[in-house]
Amino acid sequence: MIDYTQLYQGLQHIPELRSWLAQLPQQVAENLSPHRWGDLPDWRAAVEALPNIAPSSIELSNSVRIGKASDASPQQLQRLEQELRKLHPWRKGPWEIFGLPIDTEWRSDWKWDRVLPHLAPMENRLVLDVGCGNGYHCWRAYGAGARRVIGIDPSAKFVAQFYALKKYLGDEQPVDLLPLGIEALPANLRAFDTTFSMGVLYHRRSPMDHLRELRETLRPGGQLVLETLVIDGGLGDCLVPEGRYAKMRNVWFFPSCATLESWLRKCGFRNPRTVDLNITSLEEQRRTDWMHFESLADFLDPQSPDKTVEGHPAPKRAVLVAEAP
Ligand SMILES: Nc1ncnc2c1ncn2[C@@H]1O[C@H](C[S@+](CC[C@H]([NH3+])C(=O)[O-])CC(=O)[O-])[C@@H](O)[C@H]1O
Repeated sequence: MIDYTQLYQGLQHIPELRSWLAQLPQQVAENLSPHRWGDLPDWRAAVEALPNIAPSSIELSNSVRIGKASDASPQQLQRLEQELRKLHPWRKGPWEIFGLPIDTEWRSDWKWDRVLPHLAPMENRLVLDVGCGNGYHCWRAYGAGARRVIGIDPSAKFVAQFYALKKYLGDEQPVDLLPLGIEALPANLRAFDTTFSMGVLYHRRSPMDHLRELRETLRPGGQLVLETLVIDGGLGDCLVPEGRYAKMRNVWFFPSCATLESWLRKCGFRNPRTVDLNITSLEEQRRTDWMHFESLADFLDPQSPDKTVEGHPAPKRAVLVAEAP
């Protein structure tokens, strides 16, 4: 069930976030409405039809694993798989649930492994994950010790995937996904100890506004973790594709790392630094049994896989960290 009662209760105890409660239920209702998402009733029905199974264990530290096959009957396992498949496409993961592997399009665990060594210790932190997809990294942040994690993502299907899994990960856990874009956050919250923005910046038409909005989510000294597509080059270099990039619409700015660091400084962040650079491999992003649509192999030029089908440099992703003033 998609139920925010516990989150709203929890927010009462966070002074910086309490005032948000005045608008939040209304925002959630507007964004989780069947007028906006015609298939939402089907997704809700799938979540509600999931069998009740109590997991014997939960693993969140090295991977996300819920229980084991012997926790459930064969009929329950069949029902579980049938309902989860109704929430296709499964992009972020992987998940293992009662022995059933959900082999997602992305190895999001590999991204987490690249990011984790550069995070300020997660213990007891209040974490925001902007554009969190189905919330895979929210659970990993919680597994690393965060006290509460709030993910936001405007896609209602990802919200349904999140609450399908939360049913087994524990309804009482202080990890939630709100069906909101970053533009729905109140200005100047100054609340979070760590804010993630991973895979979002190149979708924003105004990157400076995005960076400023991210800064406003953080308490003074809080850490921004920014992951985005970059190009090779020096200060000032930036690709703005006129058409699509790797078949993606709605793409805007692909800066070099030096350019992005300077944007962060301009937006008031302290000590921005590039801590990881990675060319996305065909093993990290691929079509699977749980994601039947096109994936990276279809987005690259078959003659020269260092280029996208449009002739742009193939996806290279950087992780930058910086502190809020
Ligand atoms: N205005 C917006 N505000 C917030 N989120 C948005 C907005 N617009 C789109 N999104 C969401 O941003 C996510 C981008 S994916 C990154 C997922 C995860 N972070 C990852 O790092 O794997 C991209 C990728 O696959 O890398 C999608 O889930 C969108 O719905």
